[in-house]
Amino acid sequence: MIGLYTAAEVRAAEELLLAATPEGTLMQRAATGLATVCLGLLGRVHGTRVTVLAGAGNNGGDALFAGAHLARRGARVTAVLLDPERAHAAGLAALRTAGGWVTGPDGPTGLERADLVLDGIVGIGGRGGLRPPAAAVVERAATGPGLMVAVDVPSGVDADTGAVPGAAFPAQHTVTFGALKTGLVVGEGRGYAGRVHLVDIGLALPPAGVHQLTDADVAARVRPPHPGDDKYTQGVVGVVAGSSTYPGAAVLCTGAALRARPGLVRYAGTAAAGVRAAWPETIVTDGRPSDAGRVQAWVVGPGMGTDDDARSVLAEVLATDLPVLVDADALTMAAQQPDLVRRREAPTVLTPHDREYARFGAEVGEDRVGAARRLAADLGAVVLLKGDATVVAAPDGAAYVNGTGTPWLATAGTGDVLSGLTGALLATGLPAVEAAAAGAHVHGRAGQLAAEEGPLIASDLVRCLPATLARLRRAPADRLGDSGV
Ligand SMILES: NC(=O)C1=CN([C@@H]2O[C@H](COP(=O)(O)OP(=O)(O)OC[C@H]3O[C@@H](n4cnc5c(N)ncnc54)[C@H](OP(=O)(O)O)[C@@H]3O)[C@@H](O)[C@H]2O)[C@@H](O)CC1
Ligand SMILES: [K+]
Repeated sequence: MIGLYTAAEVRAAEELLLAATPEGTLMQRAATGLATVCLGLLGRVHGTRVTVLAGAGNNGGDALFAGAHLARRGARVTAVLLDPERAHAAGLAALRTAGGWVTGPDGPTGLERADLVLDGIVGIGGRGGLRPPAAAVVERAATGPGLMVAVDVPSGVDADTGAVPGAAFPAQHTVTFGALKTGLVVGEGRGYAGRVHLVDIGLALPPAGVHQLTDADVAARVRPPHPGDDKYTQGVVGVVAGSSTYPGAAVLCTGAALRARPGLVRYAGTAAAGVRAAWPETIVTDGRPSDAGRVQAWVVGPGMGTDDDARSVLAEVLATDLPVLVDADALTMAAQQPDLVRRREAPTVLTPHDREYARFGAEVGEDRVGAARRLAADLGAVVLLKGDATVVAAPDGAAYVNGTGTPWLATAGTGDVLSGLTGALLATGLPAVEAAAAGAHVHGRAGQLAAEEGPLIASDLVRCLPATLARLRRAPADRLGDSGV
């Protein structure tokens, strides 16, 4: 698992290390790592044009020292000082000694011809949207030809939440130091960070409160059948979804459960005929969930409607002592009767998108991890908050940010696939928060695989699930999420 950290956690770890190392050591490690990544990205350094945007803090210091490294290797480096009086003195001296030029935001920045732009305006010390002079120079950099590389954090992105309250540096690569900051992989920040490179500066970090699963983590949680398994021991999932008029959600949800966990899937609901026709492997009843037979977890909600019958079916499922995944229409109904969820003792997983989340009484806002944690704590349930980077949080605050999302998943029916898939993992006995995080990861990888063939529809995801799981099991242990690290 990859740990994700806040600025305060990184600062606390830095302080310990700063006290134990000669002055400037950490910045030298950071700057050397940064320059090494830049050398790799540039390929050829001699004669390349580099513009360093340097703010007044240590982030600017990192960038200036890295600029000095590149200048010593023959790059033509221009440092643009946003606050010349307060620029990092040692970094500036190093750059000058290495032959770099220095100017202000209104001087000859070289941005219009740069091969590489290093963003050292602000790092974890940034607060709020970028101030006007910084915002203006970032805008010029973004319209220029240079490769956009952010130092530690893209300036203007909140390192903790990924919020982007104003202008921000749209990086193609972010070279981050010591630990991955949560804001690089969640919310809007994810889109500004580009590919993230982690440079080790020797920090000793405490256990993280937020994690990202790797392919290997997920493969270890989605076990293949053991030789002694039968159809019941692999986990039996029950699906309550769809309606006679709209069987599609039921067909997708059931199909995903079958493809994720081909032990046994039961279906209860009015789309029984459609499900039977699409998936003859399913044991189907058009009666109540209690008529379906024994299951180890329920998925309830996609396309089931919100009428009185649906309400009573939802109440029946939530009254069981089994894990339940609540999605779509069932979320709408649960938001009106949240005590049905609160008083459960067995695990519950809620899978809202932002509008469904708001039905529980508050908007998601810019801090998506915080929002998922709040609702999870309030309801005593695992919350899987869907998004570009889906967030999963447990009532105790444990949280995951998914790293495999793809914009191709923004199409009808993909949520039904996620709930069937995740419900199947829940039925295998995985802790609910892990089933949800693993479900989101597999869903994203299935989206990527399906999108290799062109624009995807939700049924493609179902079709791709077996190959996705097989690929996950073959993935090298260090293949990480697509936040790029
Ligand atoms: N600690 C260590 O040993 C190591 C730290 N390292 C590096 O240090 C970085 C943290 O450095 P830091 O603490 O100096 O803060 P930093 O991110 O440079 O920002 C402060 C400056 O930004 C300004 N500013 C703030 N908001 C702004 C805005 N919206 N728009 C515009 N400007 C804004 C603020 O201005 P002020 O408020 O003071 O006027 C001040 O000038 C960290 O990210 C990593 O890169 C590495 O070298 C490893 C070792
Ligand atoms: K930066």
